[in-house]
Amino acid sequence: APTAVCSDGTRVSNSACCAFIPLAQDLQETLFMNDCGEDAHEVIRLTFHDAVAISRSQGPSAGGGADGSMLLFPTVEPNFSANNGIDDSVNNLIPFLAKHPVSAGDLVQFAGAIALTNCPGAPQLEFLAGRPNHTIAAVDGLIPEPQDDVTKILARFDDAGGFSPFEVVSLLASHTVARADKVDETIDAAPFDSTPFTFDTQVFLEVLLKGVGFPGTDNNTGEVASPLPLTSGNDTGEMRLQSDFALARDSRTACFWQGFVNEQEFMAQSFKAAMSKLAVLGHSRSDLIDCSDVIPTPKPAVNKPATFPASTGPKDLELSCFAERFPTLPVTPGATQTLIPHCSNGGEDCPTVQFTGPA
Ligand code: HEM
Ligand SMILES: [Ca+2]
Ligand SMILES: [Mn+2]
Repeated sequence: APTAVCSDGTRVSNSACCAFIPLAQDLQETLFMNDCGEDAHEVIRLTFHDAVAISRSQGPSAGGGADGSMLLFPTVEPNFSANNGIDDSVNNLIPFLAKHPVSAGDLVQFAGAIALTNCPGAPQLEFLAGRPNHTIAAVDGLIPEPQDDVTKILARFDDAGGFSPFEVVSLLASHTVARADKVDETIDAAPFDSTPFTFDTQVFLEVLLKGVGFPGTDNNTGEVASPLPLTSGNDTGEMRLQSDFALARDSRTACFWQGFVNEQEFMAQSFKAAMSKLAVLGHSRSDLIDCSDVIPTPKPAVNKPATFPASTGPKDLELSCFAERFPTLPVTPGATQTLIPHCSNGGEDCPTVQFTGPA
């Protein structure tokens, strides 16, 4: 039961949570604009790149995990090649540190949780507060890259925080609200599924489909052919990461991957559970204060089953999980691909993007 009343009258479980109420409002009004758009996506990616930079084998000198080091040392980690493009989110968040009395580590994870509330179908993440600002920059080499093989990816997640293969696949639900700017430098905001503004299970379906082409130039490092490469103007075709392709087909992860197709609630809750582990890497849960009550309820899931996009169908499935039967799903009629809109309002010029940078 709530025990503290903030100055605006809101009741929270602990007075340490009060600072996050105006922070949430400021993030929504000046950065995300209540949209699951580019700025929200970039901050969700940042929660991962900040947190995963920690190593059980290398010890504390390698990095402090979910500690905000990306914001505290903005000329170090953002320059690592695996962090290419992360400077957009880093530059977007740094000004909030001067305006709100919260630590950098708390800001990163809190902003990610707020960003997700704008994405229909996303879970209401746990949020624990109290990460200290006392930390070091992480070493290079700790962020998984799309050209890494499955063995290397699973080993890195295990070394970072003891994540299981199921938890790794759960975290990749994030790629349902994700687009690449740097994998192919000739195109901006190439989405990983046909619904990049919705936290649905389409990414788990679409990565299982046969690849037919590339949205921009062919065969960039870490990229393989996608099923929906059609590009026109700012409406960039779908991009497929080699790592997502491999995780969807590897015997260690394929059944977990397939198991999320059309399982909205299971996917969202599995992502939430894995994120609660990611968000506290480098900390003891017992040192932190549970401020989950300051995370708003996310936009509800769109009530639509996972659907084969136009031009695709069950014949295009490349299944390697044989332990479970693949669900029967609707097919969008039409032999030709439809464009994936660049903006959440369906247009090509997004009014919600507040800050400079790609897309
Ligand atoms: C095997 C692990 C992973 C690999 C190899 C990987 C790789 C990538 C790459 C290459 C991009 C495109 C970056 C760009 O070119 O702009 C990307 C985007 C993204 N990733 Fe991951 N990722 C992984 C796991 C995760 C996890 C665990 C999360 C969050 C929990 C995450 C969230 C995102 C988001 C939200 C974006 C989109 C950013 C945007 O739209 O601007 N990724 N990822
Ligand atoms: Ca999606
Ligand atoms: Mn982006």
